[in-house]
Amino acid sequence: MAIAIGIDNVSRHFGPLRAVDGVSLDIKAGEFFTLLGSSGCGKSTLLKLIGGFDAPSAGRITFDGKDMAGIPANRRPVNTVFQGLGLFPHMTVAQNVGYGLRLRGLRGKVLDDKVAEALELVQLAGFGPRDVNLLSGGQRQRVALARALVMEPGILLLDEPLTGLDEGLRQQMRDEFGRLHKRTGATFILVTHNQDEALSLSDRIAVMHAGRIEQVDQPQRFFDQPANAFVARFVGIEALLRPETVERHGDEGIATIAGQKLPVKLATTAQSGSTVIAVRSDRLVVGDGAAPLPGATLTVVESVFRGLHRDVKLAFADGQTIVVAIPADRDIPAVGAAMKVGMKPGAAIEISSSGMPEAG
Ligand SMILES: Nc1ncnc2c1ncn2[C@@H]1O[C@H](COP(=O)(O)OP(=O)(O)OP(=O)(O)O)[C@@H](O)[C@H]1O
Repeated sequence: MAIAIGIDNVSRHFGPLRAVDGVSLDIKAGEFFTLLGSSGCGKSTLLKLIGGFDAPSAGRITFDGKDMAGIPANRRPVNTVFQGLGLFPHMTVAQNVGYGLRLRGLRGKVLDDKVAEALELVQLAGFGPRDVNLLSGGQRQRVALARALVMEPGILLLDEPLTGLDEGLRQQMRDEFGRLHKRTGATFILVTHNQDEALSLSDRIAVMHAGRIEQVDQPQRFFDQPANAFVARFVGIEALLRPETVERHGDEGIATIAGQKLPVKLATTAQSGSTVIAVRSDRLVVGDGAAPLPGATLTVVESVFRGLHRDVKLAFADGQTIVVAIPADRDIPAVGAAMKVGMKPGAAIEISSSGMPEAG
């Protein structure tokens, strides 16, 4: 039932603009796959190419090995939940959900049963006769989902389906996507700019930037081994330090930053061009636990109250900084004081500097 998708060197150009630029991806049958990137990176364009709403300028898209060129959206085994929903305002909930099945010729009890089942799946049992205009935002999202799911698609495309919902509803719907993915077994492709959504739901994520894919991996891998500075920043690793030198010994290394030597994990693939050191704040230790670990002694430059913790900014002698979170109930050293920061294994990772913002 679930379908595998092959994307082979696909591009979509609009005049001189390369909205999608030579993308290759293999999405497995039944996978929850996410295209993650900021506005304009080409993720919706790629989704439209998969759905058949648009055609590639070059390259090939296959479903279970079958070339989809020339096959229009309505003849692909795909359903889409778009931003802004597109529910029919003059129809009831049940009529909205049953619309596609009616087009397929279903009527009577078979139709009613399928609609009831889909509404139950999205926890809207009994809502069939209601006017869609009188539903809450989250209920409307669920109707849109039911309308897609009732068609039993092998592939479900979700284009920013949570945009515009408040935080509570986002959380609820996010849980719902995870549950529905397990229940239906379909291949889900989510497009989002929200990294939390991507990390919590996906089997794998492709981070896109300027029409290209920067990294495709399981969520955890973006933290263990981000491909480059762009990806590290995108997933929230903010401390990217420029080393003076990096000594290499197998996959371990020693980076020197402002005269201090830090243990670093080296990339498994050879790095060509310049590199930076990404520092994972979750693997830093301050206070009593720091002393036995390798690390650096830094100067406190700022301390910002964040409720349950303080973000303490610490500087190397050359002015480069990292931020550590310290529980609010602990003593915070004064600005100007020295502080030892211990590094657990994997705290510092050497990565390509591609996408590194200019110093300034
Ligand atoms: N039909 C079109 N004609 C011309 N340019 C287009 C067209 N569709 C998209 N673009 C351009 O292609 C680029 C990628 O757009 P796309 O909608 O795929 O980005 P996105 O990552 O989905 O962004 P958003 O999150 O804002 O929707 C953008 O610069 C956009 O302006």
